[in-house]
Amino acid sequence: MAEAPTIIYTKTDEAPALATYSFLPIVQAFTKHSGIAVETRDISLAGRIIAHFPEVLTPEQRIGDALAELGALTLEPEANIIKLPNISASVPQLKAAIAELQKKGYTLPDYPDAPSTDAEKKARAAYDKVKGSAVNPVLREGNSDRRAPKAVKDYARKHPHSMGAWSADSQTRVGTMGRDDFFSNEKSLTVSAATEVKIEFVGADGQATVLKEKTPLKAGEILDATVLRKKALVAFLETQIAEAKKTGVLFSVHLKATMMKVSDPIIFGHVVKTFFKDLITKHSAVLKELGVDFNNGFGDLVAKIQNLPADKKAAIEADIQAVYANGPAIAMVNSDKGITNLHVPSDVIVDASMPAMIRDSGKMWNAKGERQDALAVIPDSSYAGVYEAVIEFCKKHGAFDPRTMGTVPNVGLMAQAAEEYGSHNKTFEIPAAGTVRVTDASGAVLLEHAVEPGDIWRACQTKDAPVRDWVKLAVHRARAAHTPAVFWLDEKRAHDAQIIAKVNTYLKHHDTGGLDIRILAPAAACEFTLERLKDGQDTISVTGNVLRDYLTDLFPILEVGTSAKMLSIVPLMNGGGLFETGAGGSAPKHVQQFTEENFLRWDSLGEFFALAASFEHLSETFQIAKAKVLADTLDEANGKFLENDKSPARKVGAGIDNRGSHFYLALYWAQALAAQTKDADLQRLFAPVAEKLAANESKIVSELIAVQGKPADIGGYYKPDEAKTSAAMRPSATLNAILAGI
Ligand SMILES: NC(=O)C1=CN([C@@H]2O[C@H](COP(=O)(O)OP(=O)(O)OC[C@H]3O[C@@H](n4cnc5c(N)ncnc54)[C@H](OP(=O)(O)O)[C@@H]3O)[C@@H](O)[C@H]2O)C=CC1
Ligand SMILES: O=C(O)CCC(=O)C(=O)O
Ligand SMILES: [Mg+2]
Repeated sequence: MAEAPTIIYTKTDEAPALATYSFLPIVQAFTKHSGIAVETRDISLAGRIIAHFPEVLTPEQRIGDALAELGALTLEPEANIIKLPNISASVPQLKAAIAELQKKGYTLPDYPDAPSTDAEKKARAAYDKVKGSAVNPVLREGNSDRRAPKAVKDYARKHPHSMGAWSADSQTRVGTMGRDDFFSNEKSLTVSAATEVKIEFVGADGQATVLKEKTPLKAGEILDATVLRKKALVAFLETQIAEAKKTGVLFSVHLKATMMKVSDPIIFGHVVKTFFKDLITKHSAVLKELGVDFNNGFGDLVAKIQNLPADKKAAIEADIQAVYANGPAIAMVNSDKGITNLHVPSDVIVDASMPAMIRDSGKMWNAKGERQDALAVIPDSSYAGVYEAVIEFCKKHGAFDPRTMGTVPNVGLMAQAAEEYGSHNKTFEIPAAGTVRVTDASGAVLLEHAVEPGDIWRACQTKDAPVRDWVKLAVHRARAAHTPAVFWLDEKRAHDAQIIAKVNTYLKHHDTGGLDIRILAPAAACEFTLERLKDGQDTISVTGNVLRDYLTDLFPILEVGTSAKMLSIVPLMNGGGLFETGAGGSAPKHVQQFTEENFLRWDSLGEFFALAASFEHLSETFQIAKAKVLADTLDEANGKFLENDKSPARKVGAGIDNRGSHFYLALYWAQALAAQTKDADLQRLFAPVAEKLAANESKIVSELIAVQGKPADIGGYYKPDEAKTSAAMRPSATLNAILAGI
């Protein structure tokens, strides 16, 4: 056990990191007399980059590898980590972060696109560890329990967020391959004893090349392999682009290039290359010379042609306009700036993008800045059917009504890099025709696929202990919430069939008497859940890792307007607690709004709930009564916060922003501490604090609002300046003085 009970509050990126500058001083002031330490660890993108290059940095610049440290901590029973969302960097983001750090005097190597020297290869390997979803998989030593707290549901029922109406003649739909994709080519098995497998590519000439030398498997581990065919993908994309044009809807593509950091950028690249095929063919020599990599999005071309001689650049730009004129209209990320859905692989991320579209009448933004029906292309068909089901449901029944709809909590299999989300080190773009095979220690072939050049082959692992734990968590949640639980598993899918066998076995380890537990294939599970949802009934979704991710944005966004308000708990398998905040991301748009008009619309409710759960857990782990009091009073404050509707406004001029919301949380928390009688010290300590906060309410709020409306300088994006950001995020001298006095 650690010396003192400690909560680790992670320092991350973008909007949640900005919010931390304002909220953490409040938390530290409120806990400092309770014997509870609240420490930070920097797992921001910039921090992770810096941690990987000690040898090129000055001693003052160096920082330790906080992510590795926290990864190790998750295995300890005393772990108590509050994990805010962080950037999962695409290559363009990674390069931008490196450039910013270099400007700030960090002599980091450039990101090598095509590493050839040893030094470049080493730098690339280090950067690859930082790229994509590099944080969550390291910390997730447990499965996921995400749900909307009752107070949040009550709030949404009383103050429903706006929901775009759906009409039966909406042209919006999902396009998916359905064949020759990861779903249809999957093979899966469970190993009975521990072994070690090798992944090899065998060329047409019989020559074997090792793709991955060693992958240890534990007894009972599930191993699957599958392949998505490039030829079929490109043919599919061509028909989708033609379809979008023919039916007059926006062409859009929805992938997870961050979490699926090897496969999905390649797929994204094919979408870009297919959409701009004529342009690319015509200018192939120049583009090759410029080193344009379409896996980094169409934006890579836009950036790289900037340095061309004016006439050459203009010729390419004219041809770009020709593609836009001749092709289907394309969904925009920012129509004012001309940024399309195909510019950056991390701009449109399926878990958030599809629900946002569904909440908005099934429409996306076109180049004129108007909303329009869209063809949502989700190439692999493993999970596309879920969105299809929701869209069809909305066409038939209209939009959901937040005032009356039920709720869909999720119990997600996630621990130990389960399933697809752990596959990036076993994913390969195949160079030539041949076979990919997986052999065990004895040389026996476990799985194999015939492959062609450009095919994307991958293997996934799912360990047994996480599956057991997940089934236990599902039964526990179904019992605690008196709610039916549906395992979203498809017996016709190879991997799911293996999981279903385990689920059936492990369910027998528990008392399931009186519980309604079912197993349904995803689309059917979705329809079952949607029917109930519409009628105000709750249904727990028990899913694998990908659907965990997708559904915990989808249902919260429909039910309560945003996944920011979710309680997101990861009971670590060794007894610790990881408390993720919300279920969404780092909201890059919010930072832009903040620097332009000093207004942060980030809602920290997810942090508030995570903190209460963290105190609760701390009180149980260390048997500290004060932690329990802090948890209960914070819960109360959270309730009052919702009741009084103190979340940030969305727009400048409309009221308090994130900082104002933190003030109100502090006020209600202090009042609850002053009112409770379980701990006399805390009561004495907080009675005057509550009084001062209440007495200065209008002064503090006006100080916080006064700064709004002008640009804010935080001295950086990926590594903002500490002093500047702190000053920007704590503009109320009155509030600061009261906190300092605690
Ligand atoms: N756990 C993690 O670490 C996660 C990290 N990410 C990362 O975040 C980045 C951005 O991802 P993206 O897919 O755009 O998703 P985000 O969730 O960051 O953003 C989508 C939209 O959701 C809304 N939103 C999200 N959180 C909040 C909040 N707390 N308060 C108010 N609104 C909120 C905002 O919409 P609006 O204001 O328009 O209503 C926002 O523009 C990527 O790097 C991604 O990998 C994504 C998911 C989880
Ligand atoms: O780690 C990431 O990149 C995103 C995680 C995510 O979207 C989620 O867990 O909901
Ligand atoms: Mg997600």
